[in-house]
Amino acid sequence: MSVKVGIIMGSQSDWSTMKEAAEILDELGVEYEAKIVSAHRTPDRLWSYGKTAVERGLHVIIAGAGGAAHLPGMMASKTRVPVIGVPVQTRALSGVDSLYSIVQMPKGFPVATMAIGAAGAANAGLMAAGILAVSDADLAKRLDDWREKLSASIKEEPEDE
Ligand SMILES: Nc1c(C(=O)O)ncn1[C@@H]1O[C@H](COP(=O)(O)O)[C@@H](O)[C@H]1O
Repeated sequence: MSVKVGIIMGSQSDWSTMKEAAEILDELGVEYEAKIVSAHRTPDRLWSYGKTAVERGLHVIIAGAGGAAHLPGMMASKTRVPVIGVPVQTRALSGVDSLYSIVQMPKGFPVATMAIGAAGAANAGLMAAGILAVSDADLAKRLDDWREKLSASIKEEPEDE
């Protein structure tokens, strides 16, 4: 069976953020591939990744990038496979630059944009799993269990730290 989730990122330096998505998918038993693909630095790689995404069996693409984060939007323009965008936190502008670059897509080519940074990457993994769970009852059960476990771990009252 082909891998259904692609995690792509603009640079090696994004991996520390994007591996939060990978770890969630590992926990949920969802296979994925992880690749460095940059609209700016490797445009041909972006083009062929987008062009072959459907035929390779990808169902969802998680795309993380920082700064002038054109990768998620460019990928969404090249394939109809749903793209979940993760704005990577930057030093210069704290990731607001990444967020604004990803979120304001023109009508017709959507990117499902997550929060800035690690929480956004983890949520991208959960969102991808939720999309696949629509047609995978075993995964749906694992995702429900994961969510219940998280809820159960939240204390009712705060404690001094
Ligand atoms: N935003 C993009 C794209 C793109 O959108 O195609 N390619 C690389 N980058 C970003 O440049 C930042 C700095 O990269 P380096 O750390 O390699 O200098 C990374 O956060 C990457 O996502």
